[in-house]
Amino acid sequence: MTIIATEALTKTYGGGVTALADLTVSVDAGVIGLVGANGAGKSTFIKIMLGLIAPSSGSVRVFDLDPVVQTDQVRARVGYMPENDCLPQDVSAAEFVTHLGRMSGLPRTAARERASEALRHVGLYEERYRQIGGYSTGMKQRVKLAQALVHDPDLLLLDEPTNGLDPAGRDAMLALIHRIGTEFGISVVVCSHLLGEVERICDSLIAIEGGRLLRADRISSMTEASDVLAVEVSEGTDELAAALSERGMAVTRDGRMLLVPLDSDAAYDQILRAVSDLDLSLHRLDQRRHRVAELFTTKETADV
Ligand SMILES: Nc1ncnc2c1ncn2[C@@H]1O[C@H](COP(=O)(O)OP(=O)(O)OP(=O)(O)O)[C@@H](O)[C@H]1O
Repeated sequence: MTIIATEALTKTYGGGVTALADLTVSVDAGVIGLVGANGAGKSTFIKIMLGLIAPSSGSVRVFDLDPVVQTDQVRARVGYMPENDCLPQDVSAAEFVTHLGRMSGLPRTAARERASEALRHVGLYEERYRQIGGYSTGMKQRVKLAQALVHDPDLLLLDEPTNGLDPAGRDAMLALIHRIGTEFGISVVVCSHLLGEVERICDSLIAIEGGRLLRADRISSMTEASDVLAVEVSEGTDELAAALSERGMAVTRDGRMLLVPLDSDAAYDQILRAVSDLDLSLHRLDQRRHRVAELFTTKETADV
């Protein structure tokens, strides 16, 4: 089921900054990573989906609704966790999340019950009556997540949910997001400049760079087998490279590995014969898989 669809979506801010350019994408339900370097246009995309800002041109539909004109209907079905710290310090998590439940239209008792439930889901049930000002960064991020869940949305838009967390806190937050996406049947868009972390928990990715779409696809399609064979022997890598070149193969070296184009079925046999002729011990011979990081030209996003 398509939950988000855009057509030539473009956003130019005052001052001439084009944050999104001609973005056409169709997103199915699931846990979706929205990845790109800082400034790629991720927050802008999220804000447009929520109807907080309007596109300059092109269109977007969320659950087949137009956020520009059907803003309330979209927000009733979407929960939003903003990137920045925006929590009041001197109220408890229970009060704050209940208040936001009320703001989204829930009656008083239902809002209180839903707030308790949302805080339980994020692991803050025991601490819910403490003032938010005394919470750790990880707990504050969880309060932001709980308020996004309070009105029982069908889609969560999470803007950099692991910001400011240490590695253990990041892992816990990612596990929680994955659980929400898989066990609660809520679709989740996780926005991050760290490819490595979203890649672990998402079914599909939307990769953007400089406001333009690089690729939107299932992760399994992005990492499918390439037409390159990777060969590794325990010793004799140079001799094997020379022997394969002599057989007319275009060998390149990547550390201890030799990479050989898989241009015919005979390539496997030729490599095995060369290894055996040289009496080497073969560690590895397999088809290399593409890496999602290959999509990006910016090191910041691809490396992490
Ligand atoms: N209100 C605004 N006015 C002018 N330019 C803006 C505004 N908001 C964002 N931009 C610019 O638009 C571009 C995209 O910004 P956006 O915040 O959408 O990117 P991002 O991928 O979410 O990055 P980050 O993770 O750093 O927030 C950037 O060049 C940014 O400086």
